[in-house]
Amino acid sequence: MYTISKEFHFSASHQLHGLKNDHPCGRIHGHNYTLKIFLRGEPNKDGFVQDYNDLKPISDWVNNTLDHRHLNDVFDFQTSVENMSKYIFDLFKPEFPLLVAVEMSETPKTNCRYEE
Ligand SMILES: Nc1nc2c(c(=O)[nH]1)N=C([C@H](O)[C@H](O)COP(=O)(O)OP(=O)(O)OP(=O)(O)O)CN2
Ligand SMILES: [Zn+2]
Repeated sequence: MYTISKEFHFSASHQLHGLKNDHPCGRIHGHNYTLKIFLRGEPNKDGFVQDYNDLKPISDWVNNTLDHRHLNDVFDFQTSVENMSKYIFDLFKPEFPLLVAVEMSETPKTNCRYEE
């Protein structure tokens, strides 16, 4: 069994609500986000678990919906990487049944992985 992955990058601003008053993330700020998609399966006759090129709809969605946006305007929930990675998993699982996990990073030092 194989697990393949592809990364997508976007820049966006956001503001977290409900944090203690002096929490820096309560202010509007931005990140260069990394989104990583994981697919698991056996290779087909072409030797691919899934052609990376098939993931263009995810790339298009990231570029059109998330890149250079204020994420609080995009999502109607707290824009933590936990909440967004699950949302993205649930959004693309029907189109990509081999999808097994979604990871999101706000900075090179932090990472969140959502899997079923
Ligand atoms: N579990 C989570 N914790 C935090 C999230 C999150 O989505 N999930 N998000 C934030 C903020 O978005 C914040 O911008 C990122 O926090 P942090 O890594 O602490 O930011 P810094 O780069 O400033 O950290 P340094 O340690 O100063 O480099 C907060 N927490
Ligand atoms: Zn943040």
